Amino acid sequence: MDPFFVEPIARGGEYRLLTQSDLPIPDPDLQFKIVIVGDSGCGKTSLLSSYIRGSFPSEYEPTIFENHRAFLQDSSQQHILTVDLWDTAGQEDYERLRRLSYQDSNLIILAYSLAAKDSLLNIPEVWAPEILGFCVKTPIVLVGLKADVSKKEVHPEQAYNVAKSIGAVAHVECSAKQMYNVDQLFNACVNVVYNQHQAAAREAARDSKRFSKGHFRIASNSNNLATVGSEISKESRSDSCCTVM
Ligand SMILES: Nc1nc2c(ncn2[C@@H]2O[C@H](COP(=O)(O)OP(=O)(O)OP(=O)(O)O)[C@@H](O)[C@H]2O)c(=O)[nH]1
Repeated sequence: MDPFFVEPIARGGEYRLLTQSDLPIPDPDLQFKIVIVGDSGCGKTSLLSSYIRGSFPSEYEPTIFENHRAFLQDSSQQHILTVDLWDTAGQEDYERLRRLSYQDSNLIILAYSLAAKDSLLNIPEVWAPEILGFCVKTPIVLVGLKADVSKKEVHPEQAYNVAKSIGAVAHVECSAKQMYNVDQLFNACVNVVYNQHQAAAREAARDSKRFSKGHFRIASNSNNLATVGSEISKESRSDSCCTVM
């Protein structure tokens, strides 16, 4: 069983992390929010640190809440994406604070540790229900962290079954410590949000063409036209984002 699988929505280009010094102007409509959640100590902060800073933190400090903004250039060098990466606390004490992080997220990275079987069991037991309570349509990427450990407690097949059961669009095993599959994981995540954005833009263009030709989907009288238009823009937003009330 290959521990790395990606659905077609997670395939596409590769992205290069830009530093402030080589930063051209980002595309204003390509702004995304990715939130990482999972058991305390499974390695979420270390993963973000290896990706953004290229360094593995030497000490464990429980996260309360942290944000990182990354600017990414696609391989065709046509676009600069702004990606906000939200690190959350896995500890139960911070449950209420963590729940606020889900607002407007475009993708959730759901993490477990390959060195702790319980952290995988908690995916369908704890984390998927919590996420589904706030973000019904937000895509999920499952990631197995600490792939470098010699004594793994999770078999790839178990992780694959969990990924399928929660409808994850990809499953990737990574090691933040050895920088193994870290870029590949984020490429898959960014492909998901970028592909969804492009599909929503194409849909909006098709809708506006239909409107301009006088083909109305819900109503044809001018009184209802404003309602129809605003419903469409709401729909395309909710396709990939979640709202916390
Ligand atoms: N061997 C190994 N250890 C890791 C790896 N990533 C993280 N760790 C260790 O796991 C411990 C927890 O890492 P964190 O990244 O702080 O975990 P977290 O999920 O952010 O934890 P919370 O902030 O409590 O939610 C630390 O001691 C890290 O050094 C990895 O890729 N390999």
